[in-house]
Amino acid sequence: MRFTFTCHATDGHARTGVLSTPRGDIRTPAFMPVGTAATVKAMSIDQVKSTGADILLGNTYHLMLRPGGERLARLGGLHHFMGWDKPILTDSGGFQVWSLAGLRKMTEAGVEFRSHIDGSRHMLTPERSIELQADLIGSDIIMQLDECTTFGSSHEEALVSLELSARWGERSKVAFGGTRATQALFGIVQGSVFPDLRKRSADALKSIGFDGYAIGGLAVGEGHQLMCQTLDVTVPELPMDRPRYLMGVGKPIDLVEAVHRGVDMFDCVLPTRAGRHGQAWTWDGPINIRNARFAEDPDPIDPTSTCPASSRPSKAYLHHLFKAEEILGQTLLSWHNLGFYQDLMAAMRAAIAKGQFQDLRARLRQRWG
Ligand SMILES: Nc1nc2cc3nc(NCCc4ccc(C(=O)O)cc4)[nH]c3cc2c(=O)[nH]1
Repeated sequence: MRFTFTCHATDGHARTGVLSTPRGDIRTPAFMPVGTAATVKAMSIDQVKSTGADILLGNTYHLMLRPGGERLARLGGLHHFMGWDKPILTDSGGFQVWSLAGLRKMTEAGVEFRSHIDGSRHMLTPERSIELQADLIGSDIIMQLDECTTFGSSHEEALVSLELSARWGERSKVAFGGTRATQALFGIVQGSVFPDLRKRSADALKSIGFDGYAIGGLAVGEGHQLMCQTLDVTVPELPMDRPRYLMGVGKPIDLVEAVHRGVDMFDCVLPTRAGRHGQAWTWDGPINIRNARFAEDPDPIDPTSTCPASSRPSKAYLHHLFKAEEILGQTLLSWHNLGFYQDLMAAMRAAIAKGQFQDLRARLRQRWG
């Protein structure tokens, strides 16, 4: 059975549904925990599963450098390697090359770079990225290789960049081999913050034809308002019957505003990275557990939560763990935050199904201001 995306309900532009894949169903709107180096940092797979996540994100850039694509294939692929048997989406590597690698050389063919780990030289082309994702890592949802246009680019620079990404999208589709029975290929829309270029990029990708459409080039410093304005002009250009994935987003309020505009899928390192630094998200907004006010707080973060990390340890205990720099603190707050993100997605799915999304959105905007 191939991929099927079914919308069960809409509420304005917001929609809720299911992306069915051979490895399992993904309830949308969906949040994907980031498992960059074959692990969701500080979490066991069972803990990640317990939060309700239906799909994880992996990074081709990190995995190709360590343990290496061919080694990963010899070890049975990423699912077997990390013990996750549900769907995995992998980012194609271009964004991480720009944010992490040294000595990059970009040509029409692809991007040559030196590993941030050991300085070894690597070349990432659309064809190699597809081979890594589809054949060696074995991910279920594969991203085209693209260039993430930097925020602050001129209209002309953004046009040149989106046209490169469109050519790489075409090459990715050819390398992927049209359609595959058990894997999906997503295109990535660029165009920075220019409405005409976002439409141009979407049109180019629609004419190539993808199983889903990601919105790239955001969460790169443009800020919440400009992100929302860009979504306002980009989402309507995307096919209704295909999933829409906003890459790298975001804070809870970002998720609410993007779902309101019709986005179906998200990924962000924020809940796990902030968790490792003592920041816990709650329905009343974020708290930092290292603050002295929690030193003798006997209550858990959320006694009503189904997540053990949220309902069992007192804030005083979590405060202690961070003060003592105990590893368990990082695990418990990462676990809590991922549980909170999944609860937020579940609340949005339920609200859309009941036609009450705007009530939920208004309440959360008021609380999170
Ligand atoms: N292929 C591809 N991948 C992308 C990944 C992205 N990730 C982002 N933003 C991440 C923002 C981000 C970065 C760090 C932290 C933290 O440390 O907490 C949080 C959010 N924007 C992104 C844009 C693209 C893109 O166009 N193309």
